[in-house]
Amino acid sequence: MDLNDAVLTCAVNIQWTNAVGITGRKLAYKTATLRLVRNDIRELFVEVTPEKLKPLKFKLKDLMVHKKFMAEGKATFNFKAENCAIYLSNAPPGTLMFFLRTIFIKMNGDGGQPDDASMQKKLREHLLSGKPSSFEDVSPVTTAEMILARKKAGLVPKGTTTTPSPQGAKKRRFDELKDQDREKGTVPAAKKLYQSSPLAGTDESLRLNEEQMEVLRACTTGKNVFFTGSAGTGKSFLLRRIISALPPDGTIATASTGVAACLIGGTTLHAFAGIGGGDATMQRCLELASRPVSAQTWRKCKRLIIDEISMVDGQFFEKIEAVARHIRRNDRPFGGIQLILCGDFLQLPPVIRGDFGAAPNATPQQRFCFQSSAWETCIQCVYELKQVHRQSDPEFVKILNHLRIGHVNESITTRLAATSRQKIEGNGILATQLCSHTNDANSINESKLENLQGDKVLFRSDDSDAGMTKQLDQQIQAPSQLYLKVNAQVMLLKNINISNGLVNGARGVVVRMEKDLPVVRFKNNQEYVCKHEKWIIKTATGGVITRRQVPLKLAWAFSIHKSQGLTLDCVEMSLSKVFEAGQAYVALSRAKSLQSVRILDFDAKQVWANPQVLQFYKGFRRRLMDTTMIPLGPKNKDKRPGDANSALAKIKKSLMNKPLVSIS
Ligand SMILES: Nc1ncnc2c1ncn2[C@@H]1O[C@H](COP(=O)(O)OP(=O)(O)OP(=O)(O)O)[C@@H](O)[C@H]1O
Ligand SMILES: [Mg+2]
Repeated sequence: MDLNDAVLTCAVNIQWTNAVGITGRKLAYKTATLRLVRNDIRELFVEVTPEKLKPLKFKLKDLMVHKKFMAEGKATFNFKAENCAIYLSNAPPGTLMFFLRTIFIKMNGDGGQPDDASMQKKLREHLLSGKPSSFEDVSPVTTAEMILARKKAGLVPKGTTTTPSPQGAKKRRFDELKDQDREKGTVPAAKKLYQSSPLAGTDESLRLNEEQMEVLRACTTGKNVFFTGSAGTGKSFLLRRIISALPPDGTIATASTGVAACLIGGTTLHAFAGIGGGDATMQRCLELASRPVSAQTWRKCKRLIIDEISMVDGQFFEKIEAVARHIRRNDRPFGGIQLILCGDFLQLPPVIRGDFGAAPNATPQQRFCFQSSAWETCIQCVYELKQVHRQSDPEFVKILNHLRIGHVNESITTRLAATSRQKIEGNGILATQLCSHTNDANSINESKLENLQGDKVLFRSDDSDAGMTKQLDQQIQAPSQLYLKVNAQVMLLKNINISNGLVNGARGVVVRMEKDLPVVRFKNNQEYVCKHEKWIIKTATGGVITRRQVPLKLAWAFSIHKSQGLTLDCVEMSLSKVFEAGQAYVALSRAKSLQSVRILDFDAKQVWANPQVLQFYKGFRRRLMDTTMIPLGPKNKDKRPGDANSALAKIKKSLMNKPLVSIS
């Protein structure tokens, strides 16, 4: 983990039983901190410190750990010798996983528990010294400890060199390995601790960089945070880490679109808010949100996370802020809920709806969240991530940074126009066409599938709640009914094996069916039999619904709106019909490199940034300089770059020259 792996804060219940299993003493703490410590003779202990109380210590011996519900922030430690059990709940899932992993490594890796003989010797020396017993935190996990622990769990091929302590190795044992999985003879628990994350799509082998860490720290200290950054700077990746570092009770992860919500394992903001589309009058919205289920959700919420904030309508944001204060009977901004918002306002804006129920003759206006008065009262800290991770080619990153602010010069035009001739297909995999309109994308996929020879095979999803299929279809990319044929162009929807390139977004082609499952060959020539995978989404009320389906989606074409947030392997686009500021930038920034993209008809006119957003980002930087908030209003009308607007040109220039910096 990126914070201290040997410390965990959560709810703790401790229970002792007598020899015949009758429950005796019980202790319950809403919040306690667990640390992993060693005594003078290097024995390992878990120290439990309840708030404002003295610590209790439990020796890590004859320990059994149940961690089946680790992803929900729960685990149990059974100390057999002491007839004692510690029940952990409401633990940040990521932190819990790393805490358990640290215990496992420390007990199995180099420098673990001493064996009997050496312990007796150390104990004797300690007693003779006459010093009082002292405890210290365990040292951070070392690579050697990790390799040894992995080896003992059978995860490292024999022959890998380490420098294990021979005595320690004899006795060290982690009974956690005996948990249910092992008893069933399936995957050993230790393997799970290493191989899978409780967090969908997260690759915990990747470490947060310093700028991401800073945001994580602010979020875990309860601040109201907005962080932004260009496409591919790891905003959603960081958000998943933030979610895993927060207690699950009261943490609601949402996004403005279903696809984006799925990427962070959350729900849509609209589903959570309980005020429909938010088009009704304020009074009606308050009534809608006061219905029992909705009101309870609002009352339970302590931390609200919103990804792709650029697509949240400003009026909607203002309404939910008022709803939160009203339902929670709390006058603080958002009724005292901690806000963690992330997105890039230079990507897609809120979708304009023609129907504004409250005011029949009103012209629909595109209002960003940052233009609402609620924004200014709520946001305490703003950050900008600057390191781009999706693309590694500096030339492409530079071009994208220019496009982001609607700046296109001759050399950019020449370079992008040149991609129209390049061959990006390979291995039978065709480029995915990014369309500006969803209907175009759907009809391309349908007709291409029809035109293929052979029979269609239907893969039906297995949903935990059949009544929720429609909602699952909106939120999860894997459809309830997936028709495939051999030679169908597909995209992988899960991270299967990151080192083999079988990652979310990888493009492939169905080469055959094997035992009723599609076999896909990917661009890197890897073949994979697509087994059913599971998606979990949270409902607005905190419940869980799941879908099992093969992790594929037809990929001849996608709409640009549906592609926001994704990383794509091999894309072709015609931008002649783009209709939104930032739309061309979103399309292009899905690609990992200039070599994997083809723009059929590039024209500088297709690229523009919303002047109001540019103004906002300028104020964002000025705020850093003045350390005061600059009020921003919807003063500028949307203008395309073709307009000779010198004020706008100046803003763009200043944004290009001085990248925004994080402030708190
Ligand atoms: N610290 C990191 N180290 C390595 N890779 C990273 C890191 N942070 C993010 N990435 C990778 O960068 C890619 C882009 O990340 P992500 O989708 O989170 O970006 P984003 O800022 O949300 O982009 P968008 O604005 O398009 O939604 C992902 O493949 C992710 O795994
Ligand atoms: Mg994202």
